[in-house]
Amino acid sequence: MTQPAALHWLSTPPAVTNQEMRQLAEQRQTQLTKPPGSLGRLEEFAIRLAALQNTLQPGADRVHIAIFAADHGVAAEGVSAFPQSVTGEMIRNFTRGGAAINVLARALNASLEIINLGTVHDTQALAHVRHCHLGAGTANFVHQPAMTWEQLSQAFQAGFETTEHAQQTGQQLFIGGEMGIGNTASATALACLLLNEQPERLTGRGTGLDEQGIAHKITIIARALSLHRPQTDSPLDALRRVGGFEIAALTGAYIHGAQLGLPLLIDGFISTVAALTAEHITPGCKDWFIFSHQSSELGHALVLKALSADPLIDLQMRLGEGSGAAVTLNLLRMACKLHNEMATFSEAQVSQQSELS
Ligand SMILES: Cc1cc2ncn([C@H]3O[C@H](COP(=O)(O)O)[C@@H](O)[C@H]3O)c2cc1C
Ligand SMILES: O=C(O)c1cccnc1
Repeated sequence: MTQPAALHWLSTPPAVTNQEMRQLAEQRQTQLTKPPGSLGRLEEFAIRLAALQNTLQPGADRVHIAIFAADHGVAAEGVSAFPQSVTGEMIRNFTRGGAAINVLARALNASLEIINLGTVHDTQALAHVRHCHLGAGTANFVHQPAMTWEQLSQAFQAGFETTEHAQQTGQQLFIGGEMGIGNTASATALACLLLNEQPERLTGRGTGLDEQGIAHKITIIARALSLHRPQTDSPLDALRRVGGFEIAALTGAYIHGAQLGLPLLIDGFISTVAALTAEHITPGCKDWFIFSHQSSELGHALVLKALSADPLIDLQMRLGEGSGAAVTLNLLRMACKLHNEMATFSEAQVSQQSELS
Protein backbone atom coordinates (compact mmCIF):
# COMPACT_ATOMS: atom_id res chain seq x y z
CA MET A 1 0.00 0.00 0.00
CA THR A 2 1.17 3.52 -0.70
CA GLN A 3 0.67 6.80 1.15
CA PRO A 4 -3.02 7.15 2.15
CA ALA A 5 -5.17 10.11 1.10
CA ALA A 6 -5.60 11.02 4.80
CA LEU A 7 -2.02 12.34 4.73
CA HIS A 8 -2.61 14.97 2.02
CA TRP A 9 -2.58 17.78 4.61
CA LEU A 10 1.18 17.23 4.93
CA SER A 11 1.69 19.07 1.63
CA THR A 12 0.14 22.32 2.95
CA PRO A 13 3.14 24.67 3.27
CA PRO A 14 4.18 26.12 6.65
CA ALA A 15 3.01 29.64 7.53
CA VAL A 16 5.20 32.56 6.40
CA THR A 17 7.09 34.40 9.16
CA ASN A 18 6.68 38.19 9.36
CA GLN A 19 9.98 39.80 8.28
CA GLU A 20 8.65 43.33 8.79
CA MET A 21 7.91 42.57 12.44
CA ARG A 22 11.39 41.08 12.71
CA GLN A 23 12.91 44.37 11.53
CA LEU A 24 10.76 46.41 13.94
CA ALA A 25 11.83 44.14 16.82
CA GLU A 26 15.50 44.47 15.77
CA GLN A 27 15.08 48.26 15.77
CA ARG A 28 13.51 48.22 19.22
CA GLN A 29 16.44 46.21 20.60
CA THR A 30 18.86 48.94 19.43
CA GLN A 31 16.76 51.59 21.23
CA LEU A 32 16.68 49.90 24.65
CA THR A 33 18.92 51.30 27.42
CA LYS A 34 21.88 48.96 26.98
CA PRO A 35 24.85 48.78 24.64
CA PRO A 36 23.62 47.20 21.38
CA GLY A 37 24.05 43.43 21.46
CA SER A 38 24.83 43.33 25.19
CA LEU A 39 22.00 40.93 25.98
CA GLY A 40 23.56 38.49 23.55
CA ARG A 41 21.36 35.68 22.35
CA LEU A 42 18.44 36.84 24.53
CA GLU A 43 18.04 39.63 21.96
CA GLU A 44 18.01 37.15 19.09
CA PHE A 45 15.34 35.00 20.76
CA ALA A 46 13.04 37.94 21.54
CA ILE A 47 13.39 39.18 17.94
CA ARG A 48 12.63 35.72 16.59
CA LEU A 49 9.58 35.29 18.78
CA ALA A 50 8.30 38.73 17.75
CA ALA A 51 8.54 37.69 14.09
CA LEU A 52 6.94 34.29 14.74
CA GLN A 53 4.12 35.64 16.92
CA ASN A 54 3.60 38.65 14.65
CA THR A 55 3.73 41.14 17.53
CA LEU A 56 6.14 43.67 19.01
CA GLN A 57 5.25 42.27 22.45
CA PRO A 58 6.34 38.61 22.23
CA GLY A 59 5.66 36.27 25.13
CA ALA A 60 6.04 32.70 26.34
CA ASP A 61 3.59 32.73 29.25
CA ARG A 62 0.87 30.53 27.76
CA VAL A 63 2.64 27.27 26.94
CA HIS A 64 1.27 23.81 26.22
CA ILE A 65 3.39 20.69 26.75
CA ALA A 66 2.32 17.45 25.07
CA ILE A 67 4.08 14.14 25.79
CA PHE A 68 3.58 11.40 23.21
CA ALA A 69 4.22 7.88 24.54
CA ALA A 70 4.44 4.48 22.87
CA ASP A 71 6.34 1.20 22.86
CA HIS A 72 8.84 -0.04 20.29
CA GLY A 73 9.11 -3.56 18.91
CA VAL A 74 12.88 -3.10 18.52
CA ALA A 75 13.16 -3.09 22.34
CA ALA A 76 13.06 -6.92 22.05
CA GLU A 77 16.62 -6.71 20.62
CA GLY A 78 18.04 -5.41 23.92
CA VAL A 79 18.82 -1.87 22.70
CA SER A 80 17.90 -0.08 25.96
CA ALA A 81 19.34 -0.22 29.48
CA PHE A 82 15.76 -0.38 30.82
CA PRO A 83 12.95 -2.94 30.35
CA GLN A 84 10.06 -2.18 28.00
CA SER A 85 7.58 -2.17 30.89
CA VAL A 86 8.99 1.26 31.89
CA THR A 87 7.05 3.01 29.08
CA GLY A 88 3.68 2.04 30.59
CA GLU A 89 4.94 2.58 34.13
CA MET A 90 6.09 6.07 33.22
CA ILE A 91 2.71 6.88 31.63
CA ARG A 92 1.18 6.01 35.02
CA ASN A 93 3.84 8.16 36.72
CA PHE A 94 2.92 11.09 34.42
CA THR A 95 -0.73 10.76 35.46
CA ARG A 96 0.27 10.92 39.14
CA GLY A 97 2.49 13.97 38.70
CA GLY A 98 5.80 12.31 39.64
CA ALA A 99 7.91 12.58 36.47
CA ALA A 100 10.45 15.33 35.75
CA ILE A 101 8.16 16.94 33.19
CA ASN A 102 5.31 17.10 35.75
CA VAL A 103 7.53 19.03 38.15
CA LEU A 104 8.69 21.41 35.40
CA ALA A 105 5.18 21.97 33.99
CA ARG A 106 3.91 22.85 37.48
CA ALA A 107 6.82 25.21 38.14
CA LEU A 108 6.26 26.90 34.77
CA ASN A 109 2.46 27.02 35.06
CA ALA A 110 2.25 25.27 31.68
CA SER A 111 -0.56 22.90 30.70
CA LEU A 112 0.53 19.27 30.33
CA GLU A 113 -1.14 16.60 28.21
CA ILE A 114 -0.17 12.91 27.95
CA ILE A 115 -1.01 11.09 24.71
CA ASN A 116 -0.77 7.30 24.83
CA LEU A 117 -0.37 5.80 21.36
CA GLY A 118 0.03 2.20 22.46
CA THR A 119 2.11 0.13 24.86
CA VAL A 120 2.87 -3.54 25.36
CA HIS A 121 1.43 -3.57 28.86
CA ASP A 122 -2.19 -2.49 29.20
CA THR A 123 -2.36 1.24 29.92
CA GLN A 124 -5.64 1.99 28.18
CA ALA A 125 -7.67 2.37 31.38
CA LEU A 126 -5.50 5.12 32.89
CA ALA A 127 -7.33 8.38 33.57
CA HIS A 128 -5.93 11.83 32.68
CA VAL A 129 -4.45 10.45 29.46
CA ARG A 130 -5.57 10.98 25.86
CA HIS A 131 -5.72 7.45 24.45
CA CYS A 132 -5.07 7.00 20.71
CA HIS A 133 -4.34 3.28 20.71
CA LEU A 134 -2.60 2.23 17.48
CA GLY A 135 -1.44 -1.19 18.70
CA ALA A 136 0.71 -2.73 21.45
CA GLY A 137 3.74 -0.78 20.25
CA THR A 138 5.39 -0.85 16.82
CA ALA A 139 6.60 -4.02 15.08
CA ASN A 140 10.30 -4.87 15.40
CA PHE A 141 11.87 -2.93 12.51
CA VAL A 142 14.81 -5.32 12.29
CA HIS A 143 12.45 -7.72 10.52
CA GLN A 144 9.66 -5.60 8.99
CA PRO A 145 8.40 -1.99 8.80
CA ALA A 146 7.63 -0.61 12.27
CA MET A 147 4.19 0.62 11.20
CA THR A 148 1.51 0.16 8.58
CA TRP A 149 0.52 3.22 6.52
CA GLU A 150 -2.74 3.24 8.47
CA GLN A 151 -0.92 3.41 11.82
CA LEU A 152 1.37 6.16 10.51
CA SER A 153 -1.64 8.11 9.32
CA GLN A 154 -3.37 7.80 12.72
CA ALA A 155 -0.22 8.84 14.58
CA PHE A 156 0.00 11.95 12.36
CA GLN A 157 -3.66 12.68 13.08
CA ALA A 158 -2.99 12.54 16.85
CA GLY A 159 -0.17 15.05 16.39
CA PHE A 160 -2.28 17.29 14.14
CA GLU A 161 -5.07 17.44 16.73
CA THR A 162 -2.60 18.35 19.49
CA THR A 163 -1.18 21.49 17.86
CA GLU A 164 -4.60 22.36 16.43
CA HIS A 165 -5.96 22.40 20.01
CA ALA A 166 -2.94 24.33 21.31
CA GLN A 167 -3.51 27.02 18.69
CA GLN A 168 -7.27 27.18 19.36
CA THR A 169 -6.69 27.65 23.10
CA GLY A 170 -4.40 30.64 22.46
CA GLN A 171 -1.04 29.11 23.36
CA GLN A 172 2.00 31.26 22.52
CA LEU A 173 4.41 28.33 22.34
CA PHE A 174 4.26 24.53 22.04
CA ILE A 175 6.62 21.99 23.61
CA GLY A 176 6.47 18.39 22.38
CA GLY A 177 8.03 15.54 24.33
CA GLU A 178 8.28 11.76 24.10
CA MET A 179 8.45 8.62 26.19
CA GLY A 180 9.13 5.17 24.78
CA ILE A 181 11.75 2.63 25.78
CA GLY A 182 13.92 1.90 22.73
CA ASN A 183 13.18 5.20 21.02
CA THR A 184 16.79 6.39 20.80
CA ALA A 185 17.43 3.32 18.57
CA SER A 186 14.41 4.23 16.46
CA ALA A 187 15.38 7.92 16.22
CA THR A 188 18.97 6.95 15.34
CA ALA A 189 17.87 4.61 12.54
CA LEU A 190 15.54 7.31 11.21
CA ALA A 191 18.27 9.98 11.24
CA CYS A 192 20.61 7.52 9.44
CA LEU A 193 18.03 7.05 6.68
CA LEU A 194 17.25 10.76 6.31
CA LEU A 195 20.86 11.94 6.41
CA ASN A 196 22.40 8.92 4.66
CA GLU A 197 24.61 8.36 7.71
CA GLN A 198 26.18 5.29 9.30
CA PRO A 199 24.94 4.18 12.77
CA GLU A 200 28.47 4.37 14.28
CA ARG A 201 28.31 8.16 13.95
CA LEU A 202 24.91 8.59 15.64
CA THR A 203 24.33 5.78 18.14
CA GLY A 204 24.52 6.83 21.79
CA ARG A 205 23.91 5.51 25.30
CA GLY A 206 20.20 6.31 25.50
CA THR A 207 19.11 5.48 29.04
CA GLY A 208 22.67 4.40 29.94
CA LEU A 209 24.15 1.56 27.87
CA ASP A 210 27.82 0.68 28.41
CA GLU A 211 30.34 0.33 25.53
CA GLN A 212 29.30 -3.27 24.85
CA GLY A 213 25.63 -2.25 24.86
CA ILE A 214 26.32 0.53 22.36
CA ALA A 215 28.23 -1.87 20.08
CA HIS A 216 25.22 -4.22 20.14
CA LYS A 217 22.80 -1.33 19.46
CA ILE A 218 24.92 -0.32 16.43
CA THR A 219 24.78 -3.90 15.08
CA ILE A 220 20.99 -3.97 15.43
CA ILE A 221 20.52 -0.58 13.74
CA ALA A 222 22.94 -1.55 10.94
CA ARG A 223 20.94 -4.74 10.34
CA ALA A 224 17.71 -2.75 10.14
CA LEU A 225 19.27 -0.24 7.75
CA SER A 226 20.47 -2.98 5.41
CA LEU A 227 16.84 -4.19 5.18
CA HIS A 228 15.14 -0.79 4.83
CA ARG A 229 17.64 1.54 3.12
CA PRO A 230 17.30 0.00 -0.38
CA GLN A 231 13.47 0.06 -0.14
CA THR A 232 12.89 3.51 1.40
CA ASP A 233 11.53 5.90 -1.20
CA SER A 234 10.59 9.01 0.85
CA PRO A 235 11.07 10.62 4.29
CA LEU A 236 7.51 9.54 5.13
CA ASP A 237 8.37 5.96 4.23
CA ALA A 238 11.56 6.17 6.36
CA LEU A 239 9.43 7.25 9.34
CA ARG A 240 6.98 4.38 8.73
CA ARG A 241 9.78 1.82 8.45
CA VAL A 242 11.95 2.63 11.47
CA GLY A 243 10.09 5.32 13.45
CA GLY A 244 7.79 4.99 16.44
CA PHE A 245 4.16 5.94 17.02
CA GLU A 246 5.24 8.76 19.36
CA ILE A 247 7.94 10.01 16.97
CA ALA A 248 5.40 10.08 14.12
CA ALA A 249 2.82 11.91 16.28
CA LEU A 250 5.46 14.45 17.32
CA THR A 251 6.43 14.93 13.66
CA GLY A 252 2.77 15.52 12.77
CA ALA A 253 2.38 17.98 15.66
CA TYR A 254 5.41 19.94 14.44
CA ILE A 255 4.24 20.01 10.81
CA HIS A 256 0.76 21.20 11.71
CA GLY A 257 2.13 23.67 14.28
CA ALA A 258 4.31 25.18 11.52
CA GLN A 259 1.31 25.31 9.18
CA LEU A 260 -0.66 27.17 11.87
CA GLY A 261 2.19 29.56 12.70
CA LEU A 262 2.69 28.27 16.25
CA PRO A 263 6.27 28.60 17.59
CA LEU A 264 7.65 25.17 18.52
CA LEU A 265 10.29 24.73 21.22
CA ILE A 266 12.26 21.57 20.40
CA ASP A 267 13.69 19.28 23.11
CA GLY A 268 16.55 16.75 22.83
CA PHE A 269 17.75 14.04 20.45
CA ILE A 270 14.49 12.22 19.74
CA SER A 271 12.46 15.42 19.37
CA THR A 272 15.13 16.91 17.08
CA VAL A 273 14.97 13.81 14.87
CA ALA A 274 11.18 14.32 14.69
CA ALA A 275 11.85 17.97 13.78
CA LEU A 276 14.32 16.86 11.07
CA THR A 277 11.70 14.44 9.74
CA ALA A 278 9.09 17.24 9.70
CA GLU A 279 11.47 19.45 7.71
CA HIS A 280 12.16 16.63 5.22
CA ILE A 281 8.44 15.91 4.76
CA THR A 282 7.21 19.53 4.65
CA PRO A 283 10.11 21.88 3.85
CA GLY A 284 10.05 25.21 5.67
CA CYS A 285 8.84 23.81 9.02
CA LYS A 286 12.17 24.72 10.58
CA ASP A 287 11.33 28.44 10.43
CA TRP A 288 9.01 27.66 13.37
CA PHE A 289 11.52 25.66 15.44
CA ILE A 290 13.39 27.11 18.40
CA PHE A 291 16.07 24.65 19.53
CA SER A 292 16.24 24.57 23.31
CA HIS A 293 19.21 22.48 24.42
CA GLN A 294 22.03 20.24 23.28
CA SER A 295 21.52 16.74 24.68
CA SER A 296 24.50 14.58 25.61
CA GLU A 297 23.13 11.78 23.40
CA LEU A 298 25.89 11.22 20.80
CA GLY A 299 23.86 11.85 17.64
CA HIS A 300 22.25 15.09 18.72
CA ALA A 301 25.06 17.42 17.57
CA LEU A 302 25.05 15.96 14.06
CA VAL A 303 21.25 16.18 13.70
CA LEU A 304 21.28 19.77 15.00
CA LYS A 305 23.97 20.60 12.45
CA ALA A 306 21.84 19.16 9.64
CA LEU A 307 19.15 21.66 10.70
CA SER A 308 21.70 24.53 11.04
CA ALA A 309 20.51 24.75 14.66
CA ASP A 310 22.35 26.41 17.52
CA PRO A 311 20.47 25.56 20.73
CA LEU A 312 20.19 27.91 23.68
CA ILE A 313 21.92 25.85 26.37
CA ASP A 314 23.93 22.71 27.10
CA LEU A 315 23.30 21.28 30.57
CA GLN A 316 24.36 17.73 29.56
CA MET A 317 20.77 16.60 29.95
CA ARG A 318 19.63 13.37 28.25
CA LEU A 319 16.16 12.69 29.58
CA GLY A 320 13.60 13.53 26.89
CA GLU A 321 9.96 14.06 28.02
CA GLY A 322 10.31 17.65 26.73
CA SER A 323 12.35 18.38 29.86
CA GLY A 324 15.24 20.28 28.21
CA ALA A 325 12.78 22.51 26.36
CA ALA A 326 10.87 23.16 29.59
CA VAL A 327 14.07 24.10 31.40
CA THR A 328 14.90 26.78 28.81
CA LEU A 329 11.42 28.32 28.90
CA ASN A 330 12.31 30.80 31.64
CA LEU A 331 15.19 32.09 29.50
CA LEU A 332 12.73 32.79 26.68
CA ARG A 333 10.35 34.44 29.14
CA MET A 334 13.16 36.69 30.42
CA ALA A 335 14.18 37.52 26.82
CA CYS A 336 10.59 38.62 26.09
CA LYS A 337 10.21 40.63 29.31
CA LEU A 338 13.46 42.51 28.64
CA HIS A 339 12.35 43.24 25.09
CA ASN A 340 8.88 44.39 26.16
CA GLU A 341 9.55 46.26 29.41
CA MET A 342 12.96 47.96 29.21
CA ALA A 343 12.91 51.73 28.68
CA THR A 344 14.25 53.18 25.43
CA PHE A 345 17.08 55.75 25.44
CA SER A 346 14.61 58.55 24.70
CA GLU A 347 12.05 57.42 27.34
CA ALA A 348 14.74 57.24 30.03
CA GLN A 349 16.67 60.26 28.73
CA VAL A 350 19.88 58.27 28.56
CA SER A 351 22.47 59.34 25.97
CA GLN A 352 23.02 56.98 23.07
CA GLN A 353 26.33 55.65 21.76
CA SER A 354 28.44 58.53 20.35
CA GLU A 355 28.91 58.80 16.59
CA LEU A 356 32.73 58.59 16.93
CA SER A 357 32.96 55.07 18.36
C1 LIG B 1 12.58 5.93 34.09
C2 LIG B 1 12.77 6.58 32.74
C3 LIG B 1 12.14 7.80 32.45
C4 LIG B 1 12.33 8.39 31.19
N1 LIG B 1 11.85 9.51 30.66
C5 LIG B 1 12.32 9.65 29.45
N2 LIG B 1 13.12 8.63 29.13
C6 LIG B 1 13.85 8.57 27.87
O1 LIG B 1 14.51 7.31 27.71
C7 LIG B 1 13.96 6.53 26.65
C8 LIG B 1 14.93 6.37 25.52
O2 LIG B 1 16.10 5.70 25.87
P1 LIG B 1 16.38 4.21 25.33
O3 LIG B 1 16.35 4.28 23.84
O4 LIG B 1 17.74 3.88 25.86
O5 LIG B 1 15.31 3.32 25.89
C9 LIG B 1 12.73 7.28 26.21
O6 LIG B 1 11.62 6.81 26.87
C10 LIG B 1 13.06 8.70 26.57
O7 LIG B 1 11.96 9.53 26.62
C11 LIG B 1 13.14 7.81 30.20
C12 LIG B 1 13.77 6.59 30.49
C13 LIG B 1 13.59 5.97 31.74
C14 LIG B 1 14.27 4.67 32.04
O1 LIG C 1 18.13 13.71 24.18
C1 LIG C 1 17.12 13.05 24.42
O2 LIG C 1 15.98 13.46 24.10
C2 LIG C 1 17.24 11.71 25.09
C3 LIG C 1 18.46 11.08 25.24
C4 LIG C 1 18.53 9.85 25.86
C5 LIG C 1 17.38 9.25 26.31
N1 LIG C 1 16.21 9.85 26.16
C6 LIG C 1 16.12 11.06 25.55
